[in-house]
Parts: sequence; C-alpha cells; structure tokens
Amino acid sequence: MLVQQSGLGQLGVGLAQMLRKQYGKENIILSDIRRPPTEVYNMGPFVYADVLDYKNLRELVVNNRITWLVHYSALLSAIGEANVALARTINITGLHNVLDLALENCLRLFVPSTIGAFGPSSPRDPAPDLCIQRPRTIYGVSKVHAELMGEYLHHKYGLDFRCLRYPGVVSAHSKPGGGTTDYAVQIFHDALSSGHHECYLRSNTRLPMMHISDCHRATIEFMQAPESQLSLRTYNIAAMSFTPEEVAEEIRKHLPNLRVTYNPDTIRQTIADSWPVRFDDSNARQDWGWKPAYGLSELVTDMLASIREKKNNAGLPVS
Ligand SMILES: NC(=O)C1=CN([C@@H]2O[C@H](COP(=O)(O)OP(=O)(O)OC[C@H]3O[C@@H](n4cnc5c(N)ncnc54)[C@H](O)[C@@H]3O)[C@@H](O)[C@H]2O)C=CC1
Ligand SMILES: CC(=O)[C@H](N)C(=O)O
Repeated sequence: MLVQQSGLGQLGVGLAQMLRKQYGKENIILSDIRRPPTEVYNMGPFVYADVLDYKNLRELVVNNRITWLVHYSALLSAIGEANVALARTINITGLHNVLDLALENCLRLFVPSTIGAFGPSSPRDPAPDLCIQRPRTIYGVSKVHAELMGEYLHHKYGLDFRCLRYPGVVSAHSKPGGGTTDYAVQIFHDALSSGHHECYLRSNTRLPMMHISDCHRATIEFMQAPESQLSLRTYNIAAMSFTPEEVAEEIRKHLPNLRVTYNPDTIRQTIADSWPVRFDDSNARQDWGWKPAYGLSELVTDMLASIREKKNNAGLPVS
C-alpha cells in the first residue's frame, strides 16, 4: 500500500493515476488537507491527512498497512518567501514527522527536491548532482535539509530514502501552486484565452523545465529501481531548458498572434536568477536509465491540445 501526501497539488493527482494503473486503484491512497474535487474523489481512495499532525499520519500508516510514502507536501518558492514561518513549518516540521514515521514503520520514502535547492554560488550551467548548495529561499533551504536528512537516515539506519530534484513542471491539468516557474504554465492558458501573457520574468530567463508526464514517469521508474543500481539517493533529472521568449516563439508556431509583455517581479526574478539554467542528469541516465520523452516542441503541442480539450469540454471559448 502506498500513501501519497498532499496529492491535490499540481503534481499529485497525475502521479496517483499513473501509480493506480500499475498497482490497482485500491492500493494507492491520496491524501491532503483540502476537499477533493468530485472527479478526484471518485478516482480512488482519498483521506484527510495533515502533515503536521503526527498522530493522524501514524493512524493512516498503521490502519492501512502502508509500505511506501510519497511526501509531496511543501510551500513552493514564491509563496514560501511570502510566508516564511509557514513554509518552515510545513516544509521542515512536516518532513521531520514523515521521516520519524518512516523509520518507526520501516516505510520506503520518496521526497521530491527541486532546481531551487541550488543557489547563486552553485555551478549554473549545468548544475551537477553534487556541488555547493547555498539556496537563498526558505523553500530551497528546506529542500537541502530534506536531501541531507534523508541521506543521513539512509546511511545511519538504512532508511530507503529516494529523492529527485525536479525542474519546473509544466502541466495542463492543474493550477500552479506559488512557484517561480509558474509562468510556463500560465502562458498556455493566456495564449488560448486572451492571446496576451504578461510575464513576471525577463524574456531571457532560462530555467530547466519538464512535462508532467516525464516527471511522473521518472518518479515511478526511480522508485522501482533496484537498490543495487543507485549510486546516489538524490538525483537531478532534466528534460529541457527554455526562456519565456523561446516558449512564446514555439507557441506562436500554433498561435501566431500571441503577444507577450514583460514586467519582471523583483522577488521571482531574483529567485530565478539564483537557480541553475541547466541540469546535469547524467547520473540518473547512467544508473537507472532515465530518459525524457518530451522536448520543447512536444511539450507545447501537448499543452495546447490538452488545454483546448479541457476548455471545449467545459464549454469555454478558445481563441
Ligand atoms: N510543481 C513544480 O514545478 C515542482 C514541484 N516540486 C515538488 O513537488 C512537490 C509537489 O509540488 P506541487 O504539487 O506543485 O505543490 P502544490 O503547491 O501545487 O501543492 C501542495 C499541496 O500541499 C498541500 N498542503 C499544504 N499544507 C499541508 C499540510 N499541512 N498537510 C498536508 N498537505 C498540505 C496543499 O493543500 C496542496 O495540495 C513539492 O514537494 C514540490 O516542492 C519540485 C520541483 C518542481
Ligand atoms: C521549480 C520548483 O520547485 C517550483 N515550480 C517553484 O518554482 O517553486
């Protein structure tokens, strides 16, 4: 049995769907502190679980004989800077609860990290798996903490801790949750509604990005990889890197009238400028065979088709 925490965020439902296809819908429990939409509730087991409530988490694990835990709970980079105390609590105290629970119940544990775990003193093009990590956001600090705590408990007590550093994830099916890479989702919605996107980053801000289905596939392949193939517990994964101007150009191949204006927001621009522009994921490719399926043109084609379909199904106008 697997429980996936904070499953109602941008990434959660899609991962649960992919896992349920492989392991059966009754074996994957989605949890969050928010009320699930009807379609998610009808897809398979859903329970309330607050990552800050240790007793509640323990009951969930014990009552359902959980063996794997996917810990998605976090406040992302931009929203974390606006709520530092809450980000520290959810991202660090929440993680400690989950680590204690995993040790106590011999759980296997997957925790995602991010390009945000690097900072201005890290090598940026590309950022390797092992290098200086001095992030300047509470989000990044909490993710480095997660990487180090998980690795420490793996080496000291044998905890099966696995961690992937995700790039900015681009998905048509959910709203972004307060990150610095959110523009790369919003631009598609704007392109298909008003035809105008106002970008909060400069036109030449290059960041690593990934299509959500590659992100989910990487997660499952990594969780399934035999221990003997892993030389690290925390791996970078990469697919593509682009700037706002480059993704806009690619969208214009489908929607030539897209207009993009730039109005950089100091907080998010400063964060983006401190992150890697490219990830070196050669260890993931070598150790457990990671290979992305989506490049920029495939991502743009898929995002436009998926959002169009959603709008058509909802009876909304599409430009
Ligand atoms: N979306 C992205 O581009 C990337 C995401 N990641 C990581 O992937 C994970 C999932 O990210 P997203 O789905 O985008 O996040 P999100 O911000 O969309 O969702 C976070 C979820 O956490 C839940 N939550 C908040 N407080 C909680 C609490 N006390 N207990 C339980 N749940 C609580 C929220 O209800 C929400 O559903 C995070 O750990 C994030 O750091 C890493 C890199 C990129
Ligand atoms: C890259 C991430 O971790 C996230 N999307 C964010 O922008 O905060």
